Amino acid sequence: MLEILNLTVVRGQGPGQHSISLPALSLASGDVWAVTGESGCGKSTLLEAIGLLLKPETIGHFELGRTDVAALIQQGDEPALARLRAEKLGFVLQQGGLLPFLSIRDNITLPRRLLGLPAWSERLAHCCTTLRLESALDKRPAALSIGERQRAAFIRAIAHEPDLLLADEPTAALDPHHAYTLLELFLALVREMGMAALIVSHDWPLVQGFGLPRITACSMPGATTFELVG
Ligand SMILES: Nc1ncnc2c1ncn2[C@@H]1O[C@H](COP(=O)(O)OP(=O)(O)OP(=O)(O)O)[C@@H](O)[C@H]1O
Repeated sequence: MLEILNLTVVRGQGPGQHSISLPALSLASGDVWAVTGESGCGKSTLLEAIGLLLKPETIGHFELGRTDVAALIQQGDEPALARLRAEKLGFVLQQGGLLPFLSIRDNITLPRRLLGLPAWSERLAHCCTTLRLESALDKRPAALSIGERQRAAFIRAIAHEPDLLLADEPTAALDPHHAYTLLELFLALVREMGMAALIVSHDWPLVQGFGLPRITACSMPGATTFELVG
């Protein structure tokens, strides 16, 4: 589903420049990897580059589904990249990123409506039941607990049934018990829906508790290489 070779991203300029590289990554349906490393090493940057939000400096091979993403990047085909991002990728942001003026129902159906899909689906109803969110659907984000908001942000990210879920610290604001419960539910749904996922986490005991394989940072001043630790 996802094949990447020799991805390099450069952040900043001059002496503050930081280069981030990923020599190889191959994900199949149902694969979930944790991305770990010290603060500032480039985890979010890596996710942004894989999420087609940031143009890589170099790319050897980048295939998502059957699409040659590297060719689209080299051609600068922004409309095709935007379509791919909307259809094939789902994002869970650190702060949730729910729109405050929409109800939770409208927030989570937004990606489907933007793609011209029916707003509601049986799968979406099942996700809301699994993540115990039915009673929150008609509320605005401000009326929810942080945990409820994070669950809603997760459902919004998978509402359009993307191939690849990219989650940046999805449990950061939760206590260990709620973080564990939420990640357990995330993993069950990701695998049930046949997606692949990359989850950035600082929480090593949590990652270890689920036995997730890791993409981990090997850092030197100004340069990080991400390595796969099965
Ligand atoms: N928009 C930007 N412009 C220039 N440099 C940036 C930008 N965003 C991040 N950086 C730099 O890129 C490097 C990697 O940052 P990034 O946010 O990817 O790290 P991280 O591992 O996700 O950090 P954290 O765990 O603290 O969130 C850092 O040196 C950071 O200062």
